Amino acid sequence: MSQRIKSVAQINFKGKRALIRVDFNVPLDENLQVSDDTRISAAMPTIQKILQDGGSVILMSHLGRPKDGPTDKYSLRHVISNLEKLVGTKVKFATDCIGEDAKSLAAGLQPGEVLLLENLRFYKEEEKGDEAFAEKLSKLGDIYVNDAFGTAHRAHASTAVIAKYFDTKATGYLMLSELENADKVLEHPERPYTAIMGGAKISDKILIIERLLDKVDNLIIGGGMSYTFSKAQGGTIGDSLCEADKLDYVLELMAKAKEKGVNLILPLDTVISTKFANDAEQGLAKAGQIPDGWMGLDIGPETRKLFADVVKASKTILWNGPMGVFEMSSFVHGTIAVAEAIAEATEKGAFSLIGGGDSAAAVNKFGFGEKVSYVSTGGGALLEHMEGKVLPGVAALAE
Ligand SMILES: Nc1ncnc2c1ncn2[C@@H]1O[C@H](COP(=O)(O)OP(=O)(O)O)[C@@H](O)[C@H]1O
Ligand SMILES: O=C(OP(=O)(O)O)[C@H](O)COP(=O)(O)O
Repeated sequence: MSQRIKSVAQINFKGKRALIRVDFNVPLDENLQVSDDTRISAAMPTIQKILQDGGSVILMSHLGRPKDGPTDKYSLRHVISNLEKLVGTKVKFATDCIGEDAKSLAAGLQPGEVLLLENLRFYKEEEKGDEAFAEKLSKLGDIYVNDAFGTAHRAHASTAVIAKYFDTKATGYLMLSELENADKVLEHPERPYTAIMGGAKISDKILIIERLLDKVDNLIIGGGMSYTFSKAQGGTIGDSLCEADKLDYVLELMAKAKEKGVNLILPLDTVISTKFANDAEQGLAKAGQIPDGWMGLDIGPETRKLFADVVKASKTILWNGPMGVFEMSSFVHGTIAVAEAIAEATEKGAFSLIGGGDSAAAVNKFGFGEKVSYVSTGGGALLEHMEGKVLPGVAALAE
């Protein structure tokens, strides 16, 4: 990372109010309770450092994608109790992020206190990157910290615009650790380097796949996106996911992989079902031989072994996208097999980085969170960083 970007570690926050952009965009259940607080706990090192220095903390975030201004469903008050438990202190809450409530609570904040602002996206100015809105927000704190890695790919008011109104600005510990872990894979990966791509759509991941072809030794393709490869090679895929407009593209990709000496590894077999459901009739088919009326929803046992063997022999592993519809118990086995192989490789000394909302959820759900080297809190942000794009939320911190 650029030398010109400060980290919170280099700043003494004594007597200062730190305005921290965090990514508390966490999933809520039907009772509006936080169902996974990973992103909140990931912000704790930064918050604790500032409080321990004798500073105070003002937290700002978005939650979801509200379109019509303030809506209870998207209120950040739903995260207060989780936040209080994690910080170990009472948290003040401003019912607006730039209104009188926010201003007076921020002005009266004492060292050791924490204030949470209401959802930034209740103002359309946030996503528009509005300067006046950013300037109003900036008045709440003395020092700006960005620890919202998951939102660093958005050029919004609180991520990209606000920084210029501060003399002192810095990355938080989470942002730093995300960038450092991504760089281990990006900069000097130990070989063999294997990337495993899965999930639903190729079109979401074209840029990263292209870039990976210049970097990896092995590129494993599983999940819903693999059926487009089968079809492009003349196979039959029944009702499996397919991006018809990407058939030529995947053939080009296969040719490119060959040209660059990348081992492109595709499924050999697939678990099939008559419906997109857990309890429909199920079977197994060879890749590219899925009968009409059936769809592929997970990789099959031969593929699990093939993928696991490649992963276990790797020294650097990047994984994005589940191998099947892991949300349904009948189709979890491919994703679990890959997670297991990654855990085993990691235990033997490989470096493994897992990114993507669903991939991270799968790794945690199946109990592998502690057995891999790093699970990113970013989905789109990690992918964009790996694609080589400059993240606006990071670039804005340059002095
Ligand atoms: N064979 C398949 N058919 C349909 N959907 C699939 C298949 N394999 C994986 N998926 C779906 O892909 C989704 C995850 O894809 P994606 O959003 O790209 O992952 P991530 O969030 O990790 O980047 C999951 O909801 C999963 O059910
Ligand atoms: O959850 C997020 O991104 P992700 O779904 O890519 O992990 C971030 O909070 C960004 O949210 P956004 O995609 O609504 O801008």
